[in-house]
Amino acid sequence: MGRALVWDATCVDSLAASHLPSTSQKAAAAAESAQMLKRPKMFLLRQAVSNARQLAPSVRAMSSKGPLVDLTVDNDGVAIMTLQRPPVNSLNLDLLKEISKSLDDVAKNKSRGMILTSSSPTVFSAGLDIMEMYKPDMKRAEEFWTTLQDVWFKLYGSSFATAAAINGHAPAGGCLLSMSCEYRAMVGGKFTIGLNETALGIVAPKWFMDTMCRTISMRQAELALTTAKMFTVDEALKCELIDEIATDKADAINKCKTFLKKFEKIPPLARAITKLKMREEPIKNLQTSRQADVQEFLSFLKNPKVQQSLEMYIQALKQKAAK
Ligand SMILES: CCCCC/C=C\C/C=C\C/C=C/C(=O)SCCNC(=O)CCNC(=O)[C@H](O)C(C)(C)COP(=O)(O)OP(=O)(O)OC[C@H]1O[C@@H](n2cnc3c(N)ncnc32)[C@H](O)[C@@H]1OP(=O)(O)O
Repeated sequence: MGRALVWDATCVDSLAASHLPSTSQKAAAAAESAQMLKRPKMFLLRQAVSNARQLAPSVRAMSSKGPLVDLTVDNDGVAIMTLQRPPVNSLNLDLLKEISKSLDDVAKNKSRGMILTSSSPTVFSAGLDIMEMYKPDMKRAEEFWTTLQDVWFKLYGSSFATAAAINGHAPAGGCLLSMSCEYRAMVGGKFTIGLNETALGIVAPKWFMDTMCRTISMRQAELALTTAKMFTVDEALKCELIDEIATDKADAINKCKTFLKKFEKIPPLARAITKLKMREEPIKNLQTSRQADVQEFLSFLKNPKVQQSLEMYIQALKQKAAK
């Protein structure tokens, strides 16, 4: 049986004025940037082909059990991705790699949607593992940041529907993961959520900020980012950082399932393209500035003042934990 092929070739003029700054820094930079810019287009094309093949998705059994991420599909065809890196699901390179792979698995499986949650009873995710940033090996730090970018591209730009069942604290990178989903149900109680980077003496990258500005109002986001605000669950609901308060994890998952059910009668291609178009701008922005973003992160880590702030923050965390 023959298969249709679609060719989409791009020839870049690496000496064009717009490419010169990057080409002079790095070989093949112009080609890399062209490739990045083509990704949203190719994504839509892949989606269109995949949906044309099967309008009624058949959900394959999927159960991937890495040590750090548990991925299962329930009877309704919803993938449940559970982060399980004790004690606080801090996002180190290994956990990010597993999340990235699990997101690929969900995409391949054509699940009805995905719910992101945690195996900890009190922490959804403590955000980036600070030890990856403190006195880092630069090669590893580069891989760490690139993998974090990959995870964000795959989660924020996923064609499948996503929801977060936030069953505990969600600072910084934990908040980012949940905001990258389309819907958030958070367990009520003493938990907090927010982008608190400035409290650590670091600056949330632009794409973290963009993700927040597309979740809560620009005014609230600016105040929250500059003051390192950690929202209580009630405050988070009030400013729409979360969509619902749940009584416990099971309730949070049920609320996420109810959200995902809304898409049962919506043609999947129309839904996916609409989502991607709504999210296109921040995705394109990071695609075009991806290398610069990595370099900015690495130079940030080399800054002695940043290292000093991280050291003090780690000491404070350890003192608190020891009490
Ligand atoms: C313009 C230029 C831009 C370029 C970009 C440059 C820089 C930006 C870079 C990065 C952005 C950063 C994003 C982040 O995500 S930074 C991480 C922020 N996270 C936090 O601040 C959370 C800190 N943790 C807590 O507040 C609490 O632990 C908790 C999550 C509320 C849970 O509290 P609980 O009481 O349950 O646990 P403990 O506090 O006792 O912690 C147990 C244990 O875990 C260690 N730990 C906690 N959090 C982290 C972490 N994020 N990374 C590593 N380790 C962590 C803690 O120290 C304890 O360890 P111990 O060995 O003492 O048991």
